[in-house]
Amino acid sequence: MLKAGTIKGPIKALGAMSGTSLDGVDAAMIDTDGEAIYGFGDSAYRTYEPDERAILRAALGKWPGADLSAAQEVVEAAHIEVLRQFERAELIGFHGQTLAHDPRGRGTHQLGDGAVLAQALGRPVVWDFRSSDVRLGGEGAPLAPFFHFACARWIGAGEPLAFLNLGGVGNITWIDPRKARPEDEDALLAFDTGPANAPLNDLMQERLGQPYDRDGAVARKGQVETGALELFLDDPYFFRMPPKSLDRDAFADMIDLVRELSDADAAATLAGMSAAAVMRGMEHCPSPPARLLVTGGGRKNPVMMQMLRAALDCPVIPVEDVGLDGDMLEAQAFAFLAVRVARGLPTSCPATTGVRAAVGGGEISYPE
Ligand SMILES: Nc1ncnc2c1ncn2[C@@H]1O[C@H](COP(=O)(O)OP(=O)(O)OP(=O)(O)O)[C@@H](O)[C@H]1O
Ligand SMILES: CC(=O)N[C@H]1[C@@H]2OC[C@@H](O2)[C@@H](O)[C@@H]1O[C@H](C)C(=O)O
Repeated sequence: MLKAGTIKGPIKALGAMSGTSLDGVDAAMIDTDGEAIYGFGDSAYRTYEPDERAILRAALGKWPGADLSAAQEVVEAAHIEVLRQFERAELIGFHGQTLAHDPRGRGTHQLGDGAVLAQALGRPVVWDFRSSDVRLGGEGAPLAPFFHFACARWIGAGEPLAFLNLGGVGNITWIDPRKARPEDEDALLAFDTGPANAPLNDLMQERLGQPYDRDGAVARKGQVETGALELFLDDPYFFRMPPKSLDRDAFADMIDLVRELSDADAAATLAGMSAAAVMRGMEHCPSPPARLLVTGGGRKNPVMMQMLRAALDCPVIPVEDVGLDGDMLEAQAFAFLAVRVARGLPTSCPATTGVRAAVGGGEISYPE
């Protein structure tokens, strides 16, 4: 069995992510030493069934101490089911399900016990990636940036570029790939841009009983209501300097701004708000990125992508165009970060989470 501190070269790491959209668990393998990517491996997805999703939804916003046993059982069982099939994995990175995130109140909570997974899967599991960053004064998020830096090297980027993840929440990573290490000064800048798909999903569920606006079918028939958009952009979050991060439901009230609009106009306006939040975020980049590589489910919404292209000066392209997998990038990120933790390397730094100094988050549990 692999032991932390004994990793000499690339290993086969497995990562799992259960994102803020509560749609399911992504799992992916990657060959890495935690610094460079040597290759990508198999991946799998395990959707949450409607009854499981309802249990998770009811647990959102809760902190340890609340009765979360049913939700914890759902998260752990779904992960064990999907991760079990990866027989060649040597180390597992387990993000867990974020239930609550309030770093300024100095707390973040990802549900799921890595020790339970280690025992069930017979492999060391790295987990609780965010707590130590928050304890040391950081935002605890986003954490994918150190992996984005390795991706920029993997694709051979020679000038600054940016990754944009459009999940429930949006987050951006600006990268200078000419720097040696992600923790080096001016190598990275990262932060959550604002809401991405979560408000649009909530609107679709509330009005049409659908989980999301598939291919932007509803939004494409509507018009952005500029008054609502301006009110949204007045939110103090957009005036805060990065690094900064968001809870999934931090902008839950924005749905009130579109309450009087038709379904199509409301959907178009919420998509427009997500794109405008990215535009505001781009203004913080240290230099204009040569391209914006988009990952996460929002890249499949042509309306959101079109709005981004209209708002930004640089090419906006899905990560598939550079050979990456936008459905699995976050799972791969936590595989990569797990190896960093096992090697004692940092996983965040002042420019990614605002933590005081570069820090390695994460706890390692071994099977008994
Ligand atoms: N074909 C599609 N058309 C429109 N939207 C889509 C499509 N496919 C996925 N999405 C959107 O992407 C969302 C899922 O994105 P993703 O899996 O990146 O989120 P997540 O990982 O749960 O979130 P986060 O990154 O915030 O943790 C869906 O809930 C939906 O809103
Ligand atoms: C607290 C938390 O789970 N945050 C997530 C969420 O989803 C997107 C955005 O908000 C980002 O900050 C983060 O996830 C990605 C994977 C990250 O840590 O980079």
